[in-house]
Amino acid sequence: MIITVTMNPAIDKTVDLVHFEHGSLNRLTNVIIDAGGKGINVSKTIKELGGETIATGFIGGSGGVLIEKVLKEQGIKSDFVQVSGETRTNLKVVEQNGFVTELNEPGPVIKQEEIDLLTEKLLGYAGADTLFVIAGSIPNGVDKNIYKELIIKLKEKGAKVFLDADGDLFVNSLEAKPDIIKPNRSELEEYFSMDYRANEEELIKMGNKLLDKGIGMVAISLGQMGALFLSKDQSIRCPGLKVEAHSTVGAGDAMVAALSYSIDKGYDFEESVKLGIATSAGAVTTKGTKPPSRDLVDKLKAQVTAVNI
Ligand SMILES: Nc1ncnc2c1ncn2[C@@H]1O[C@H](COP(=O)(O)OP(=O)(O)O)[C@@H](O)[C@H]1O
Ligand SMILES: O=P(O)(O)OC[C@H]1O[C@](O)(COP(=O)(O)O)[C@@H](O)[C@@H]1O
Repeated sequence: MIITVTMNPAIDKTVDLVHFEHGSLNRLTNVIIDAGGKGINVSKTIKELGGETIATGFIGGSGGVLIEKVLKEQGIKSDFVQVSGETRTNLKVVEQNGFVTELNEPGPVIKQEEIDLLTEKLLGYAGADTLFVIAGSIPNGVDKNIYKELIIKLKEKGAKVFLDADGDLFVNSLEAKPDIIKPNRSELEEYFSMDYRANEEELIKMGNKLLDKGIGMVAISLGQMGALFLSKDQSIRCPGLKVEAHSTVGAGDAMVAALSYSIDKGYDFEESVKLGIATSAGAVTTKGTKPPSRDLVDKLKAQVTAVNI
């Protein structure tokens, strides 16, 4: 069973305009609203791939009501802790030239009793056949060690954990040895304090250092360049697929979803990474954070090249 954990969900508001004029009046040409936040996007994509998840985390206010409604309509199970604050709205500004500017709100203040309720809920699901996807930022008032503490507790119960986080959350959580992580290029460069663009050899070296820390698989996503997938037994480079991009927002979540789905299904390493590349490339072709259709993913998967490195 896959349980996604989104501590800071969001209504994703994707707006299109011709060109963003800083400090001026900007007229929008289109607006799309999605139920979002990293774990929620993972749940939406797994559903589209044909899998099952339970989406969990904190939700509150009218944004929370909308997210629960959308998930229900899409046939996605959810089990959120209702909080007294308001779920945030994140603005994604998409320009005609393909540039995307993201304005993500911090999220509501979460009380200690709400954190305790979520922890209890998650531990209730944890077992040898459970994969937890813990993804995204944390709202105000939540300690930056929360993911680390949670991962330790979930792993004690035999569960596997896929972590997708950045900054201090990422750094702290590594101490708990999550089973899989998906840093993108800049997250990895930041972690290793590199002040220039790392080449492939350096990225692989950095990834291998993370494997040495006890992490089972490191997927390094490189935007349109594709991704590197490293494990102790096998490492693969997949160039990115050429697709018509509408919004890159949610591409990382789509990769996390495909890898989680593959692990749950017991696919081998090569099959898993090919699905990861195809699903994330497919996500780029959709507007807002809509997942790609399974049909499109299957077509794209046939185009993926996987090179052992
Ligand atoms: N423009 C693009 N064309 C094709 N595939 C893309 C493009 N942007 C992203 N992807 C796919 O999505 C994956 C995740 O994107 P990336 O931007 O690295 O993640 P994140 O959103 O987490 O920063 C990439 O590894 C790649 O497979
Ligand atoms: O929790 P964070 O880091 O603010 O990120 C939340 C945002 O990330 C997204 O999940 C998209 O993430 P990716 O582009 O990395 O896949 C949006 O839906 C959401 O608004």
